[in-house]
Amino acid sequence: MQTALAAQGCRLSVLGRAVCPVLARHRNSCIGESGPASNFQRLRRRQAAAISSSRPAAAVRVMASAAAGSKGKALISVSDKTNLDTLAKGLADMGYEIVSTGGSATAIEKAGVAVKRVEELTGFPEMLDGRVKTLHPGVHGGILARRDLPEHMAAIAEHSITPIDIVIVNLYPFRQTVTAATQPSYEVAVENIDIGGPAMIRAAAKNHEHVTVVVDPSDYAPLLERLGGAAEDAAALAFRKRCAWKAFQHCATYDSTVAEWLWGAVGEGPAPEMSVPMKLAQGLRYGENPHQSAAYYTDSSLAEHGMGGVGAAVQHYGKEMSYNNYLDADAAYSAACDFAEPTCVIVKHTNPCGVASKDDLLEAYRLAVRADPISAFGGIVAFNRPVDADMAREIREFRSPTDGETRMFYEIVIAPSYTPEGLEVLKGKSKMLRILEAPPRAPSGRSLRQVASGWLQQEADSLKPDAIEFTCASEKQPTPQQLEDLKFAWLCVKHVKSNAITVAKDGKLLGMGSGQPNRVKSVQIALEKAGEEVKGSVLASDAFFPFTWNDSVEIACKAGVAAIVHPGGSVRDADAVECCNKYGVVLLTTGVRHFKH
Ligand SMILES: NC(=O)c1ncn([C@@H]2O[C@H](COP(=O)(O)O)[C@@H](O)[C@H]2O)c1NC=O
Repeated sequence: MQTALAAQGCRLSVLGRAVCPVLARHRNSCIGESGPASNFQRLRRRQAAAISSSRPAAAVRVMASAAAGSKGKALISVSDKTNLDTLAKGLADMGYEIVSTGGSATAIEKAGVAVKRVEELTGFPEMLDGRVKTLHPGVHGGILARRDLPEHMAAIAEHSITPIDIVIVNLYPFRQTVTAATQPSYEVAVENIDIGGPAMIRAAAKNHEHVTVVVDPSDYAPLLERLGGAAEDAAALAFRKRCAWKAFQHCATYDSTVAEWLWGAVGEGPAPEMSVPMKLAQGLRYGENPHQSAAYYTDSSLAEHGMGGVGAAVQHYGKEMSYNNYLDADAAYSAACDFAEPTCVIVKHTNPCGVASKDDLLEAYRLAVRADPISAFGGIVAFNRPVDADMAREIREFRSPTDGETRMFYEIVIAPSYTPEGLEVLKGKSKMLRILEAPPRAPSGRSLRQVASGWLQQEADSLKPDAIEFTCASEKQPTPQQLEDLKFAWLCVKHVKSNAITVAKDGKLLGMGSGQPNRVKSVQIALEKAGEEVKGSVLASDAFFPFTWNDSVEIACKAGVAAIVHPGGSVRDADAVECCNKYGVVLLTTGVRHFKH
């Protein structure tokens, strides 16, 4: 190595490192002959002098003079330059010396604040296209040295390294890069993996006893306030500890994003290990019941992958969302977004009790409420089209079809948008009504559910009737209208808890049976809800019928159902066909099951 370098005209420096004239020229051209370049050269001379001296005291003097007159040193290296000017001014006004990397230093200079380039600490230019800027003992020694250990302080002093008291870093925007509409190449994504930033964040977080680390521009104001407050006390240490916690979490989220992207690029099947980046959106008053504490977290990977839905909703009005509100609103909006036609879905306890699809959204709403007004009272109303003033007035004034007098009460209305007038009218309904605006929920995506000691992961059930083959198993063929109704009932049943049965007609849910541990009970409940309207209706079952005679299929046929759809696949499928033929009922199979547990 030495010989090869010598052949290129290199010599060994006093620090024992090879100094190449080519590199030296490069440094000068990068940094310039004056200003930072001469500082850089002076520093190297001081470092050399300190190291060649056998007396540590000399080095201590060098270190002290580097920090003379300053309250301490702050290192700033940020990709997101939001409020950087305010931060830098604030720190400088308090007497902190600021050291910074390329783009951050330029921005700070532009704000009229004195700043040193990090090269002055490292004695090296930024290199390898920015892959190496701060990865150097001049930086990491300054961050990691324990101020309470004289041997640590002597060790850094010996190498002319000065302590760094504040580290302000935020990382290359990896997630934004890989989720951008214009997909970056693999190489561009890799270059956006930050290495030096996390190294500094982790170092500063580890040494929180002495160093403050800030990774989020929203923490600049609290930082300046803290620094302007009392000198070292318990509150100051608590602040640094909290910053350290946030810093480690920031790195963990960052790394999980990189790992997930990399698995997506090279892995097959379920990732052998994964972490979910969750961000606290709000603490909730309580969970499913008042004695259970609860909180709501957003999953940044889902939100930024454009999953939309409740997690990405804006609340325009009403009381704070509760735990159950989130669950029910998600069920209602996920169902509504599954329909192509203008649709209203009303949900109670995560099950749709009213669904209607019509060209006119107003009519869809009226029909959805009428499907089961008793259950709709206190429910969640979801639309897959914008809510205008007429719709808002209808929601506000609608009387319960049960007694014709009581105004309907709802917990939540959720829609993709509202006209300004629609929103104002709806706000007049009740202070209790939560009004949510949410981007449509994407039909696919990852779903995670917790079980004791583990998590279940699956792909969301994104199959819609258009992608399913409906095969007629009976002698009687469906009319075009019946086929439409069967597809509608099929889409409804997908959103009902198993064992799920839906009865529908003319784009309107007439009855549903949900969550029963046996299918025949769900059939009976759905038929009972449909009442007289069952004659000529259609029935959908989320899974095959295990029994027919005196059971699900025959009961439905006898009640007057005109057409039935189920996945098929039972050993007794032939019974269902025979029964439908006997009663002159249409029977379709799909080969697709829609269990929902
Ligand atoms: N390579 C390094 O030594 C290094 N040190 C700091 N960074 C990152 O560089 C960014 C700031 O760069 P600039 O100040 O040039 O805009 C920050 O996001 C910081 O996390 C680095 N970049 C990547 O690893």
